Amino acid sequence: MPLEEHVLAGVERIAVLGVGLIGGSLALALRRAGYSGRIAGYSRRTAESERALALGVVDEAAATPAEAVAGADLVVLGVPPGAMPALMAQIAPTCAGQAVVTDVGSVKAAVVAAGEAQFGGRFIGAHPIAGKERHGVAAAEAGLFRHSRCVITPTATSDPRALDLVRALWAAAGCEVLEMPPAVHDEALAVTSHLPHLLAFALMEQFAAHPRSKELSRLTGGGFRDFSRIASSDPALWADIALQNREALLQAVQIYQQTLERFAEQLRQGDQAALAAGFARAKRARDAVLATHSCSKTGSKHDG
Ligand SMILES: NC(=O)C1=CN([C@@H]2O[C@H](COP(=O)(O)OP(=O)(O)OC[C@H]3O[C@@H](n4cnc5c(N)ncnc54)[C@H](O)[C@@H]3O)[C@@H](O)[C@H]2O)C=CC1
Ligand SMILES: O=C(O)C(=O)Cc1ccc(O)cc1
Repeated sequence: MPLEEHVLAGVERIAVLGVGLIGGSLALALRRAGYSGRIAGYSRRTAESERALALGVVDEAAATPAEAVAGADLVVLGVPPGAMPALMAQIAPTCAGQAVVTDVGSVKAAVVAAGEAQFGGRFIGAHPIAGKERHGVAAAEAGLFRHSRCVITPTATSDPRALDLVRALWAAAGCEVLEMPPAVHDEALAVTSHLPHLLAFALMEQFAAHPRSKELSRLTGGGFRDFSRIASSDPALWADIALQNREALLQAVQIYQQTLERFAEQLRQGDQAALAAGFARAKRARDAVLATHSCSKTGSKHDG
């Protein structure tokens, strides 16, 4: 559908607060989709805001969050999940009464609760399941969300107009839009995203502590590279994500520990048949994931 006939056509000004990898990529994706309104950006550091302006990611670099949201029809929060509540409180007095507010955070329950407390049904949580291990506006790409999914997490409080707008926003960015309650999202993403990141960090912690880690670096292949890529992600952001989804992540870690212990016991016993059977179940599960959707997109495209 051409963007002028689209529900986004009524949106004259979008404010992106936190113009980093995801906020910046969304701004670029909207431009590429034909959005012709104004995009105002705010980033915590002035140099970052100016960079977003210089790169053409935003039309104006606001000096404060309040300046960015003044007159905005749609406000997108692109900061780490733990930073959202304070930012919401900061913009609430200047955010127009009809403005729709949304976010891109990797964890939803706490953010949605804070958003609804501040903006009522005008707040709709969203999470594009697409990204990469780099951060900052310089890494932003217009095509980052294409052929990806975005989960939006409406609740009984959600305003249908706000929901339509946020659906349209992510469809325009190139995503298939899925809907589920915030807690269901968090439980799922603990397994599909937060646990894998934790494991990659754990692997590299172990590697770094190895007495011959320098020498080992020369002995790594593609498997090591694939497994460890996401340990290059922003440590502060991931500590925040892990803590924001603490309960669900702890549950996933516990189950993983049981699986590891099972494999360890089979190793101790020298039980080749049991090990091969477990590995075969794992391989079938991964083959099935690859067959149902393009989960390898980030890994192959952005590796390196
Ligand atoms: N990195 C990824 O691949 C993905 C990240 N996300 C979510 O997107 C959000 C942003 O992540 P990225 O774009 O990767 O990070 P980024 O570091 O590229 O951008 C974050 C932005 O937030 C600002 N910021 C950081 N801490 C802040 C604070 N305490 N107060 C105010 N502003 C602050 C930064 O200045 C920057 O403008 C996070 O909520 C993350 O969970 C969602 C999908 C994928
Ligand atoms: O780099 C990768 O492969 C990712 O997994 C990116 C990513 C990071 C955080 C999210 O909430 C969603 C996607």
